[in-house]
Amino acid sequence: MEEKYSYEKIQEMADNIKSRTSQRPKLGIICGSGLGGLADLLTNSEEMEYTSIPGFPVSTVKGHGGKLVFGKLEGVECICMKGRFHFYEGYPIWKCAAPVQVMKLLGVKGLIVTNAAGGISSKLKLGDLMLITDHINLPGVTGNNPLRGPNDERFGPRFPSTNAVYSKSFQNIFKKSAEDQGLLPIIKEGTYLMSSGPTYESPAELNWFKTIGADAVGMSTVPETVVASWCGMVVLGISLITNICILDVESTEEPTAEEVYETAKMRSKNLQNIVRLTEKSAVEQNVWNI
Ligand SMILES: O=P(O)(O)O[C@@H]1C[C@H](O)[C@@H](CO)O1
Ligand SMILES: Nc1nc2[nH]cnc2c(=O)[nH]1
Repeated sequence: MEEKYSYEKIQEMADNIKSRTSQRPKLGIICGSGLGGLADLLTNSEEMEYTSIPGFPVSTVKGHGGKLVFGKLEGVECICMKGRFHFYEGYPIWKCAAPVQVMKLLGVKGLIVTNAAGGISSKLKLGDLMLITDHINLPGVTGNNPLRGPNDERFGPRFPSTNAVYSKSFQNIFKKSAEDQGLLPIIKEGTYLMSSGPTYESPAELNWFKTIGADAVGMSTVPETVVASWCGMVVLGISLITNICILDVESTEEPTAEEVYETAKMRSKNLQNIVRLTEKSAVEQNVWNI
């Protein structure tokens, strides 16, 4: 079994990055499938390929680039992950979230995590943006938690709570920003369930997820959020509903990756505009105490 990165290993990656850019990001953005356009929000941008950072994992999925983008958004220095790491690619779950620890050592205080997800709840429509208010860490509760293994208190406590990992103030700002853009009708709220993937879920699995309170299902986000919260970051989680889950076993329809990317493409600009406004207000309201 691959050994978890030590504090020193994470520090090495952060030091490598710091030696190559003068930017000192305060906000992190993780781009979900097909949502790499969020990186275009950054001005004065500088890019760093994952492969150029010793020890950093490398993305293998379509719709995910493989670089860090540094730049300014509404006057604040940001780091954007264009391409994330999924458990189904074969990484240990802690490794999927290790870049968040690197962000922490770079000085990041707030994190916007996005993903493409399937809508389970009937209140969700194709193309909706669901603010994640809570999550079900299915791999975590069944033994695969990103914090399993030695704990380094310099990052966070051994037994962190996960009661309020998604910031209410950040969510309210996002809602207000969407309203200002006339996009409030597509903003929903709900619980995101992480399933391992890479298979999309069977109807029986989806019906089970529904009974345990999941509104949307995806294959990411939870490891990064758990680690960000453990590290003391303020988190905003957003799921773009790229497909409506099929709960009826008699149905002849099925989810496809193409549908996921098409919907992501359709909403990408809307999400960018809301994130820009959100960032502006978050800075004005000092949501992350910077
Ligand atoms: O990185 P996210 O969670 O947006 O990607 C989701 C999960 C799979 O990579 C892909 C499935 O369509 O979208
Ligand atoms: N697990 C899962 N991930 C997704 N990502 C986008 N859509 C889906 C989905 O329906 N299920």
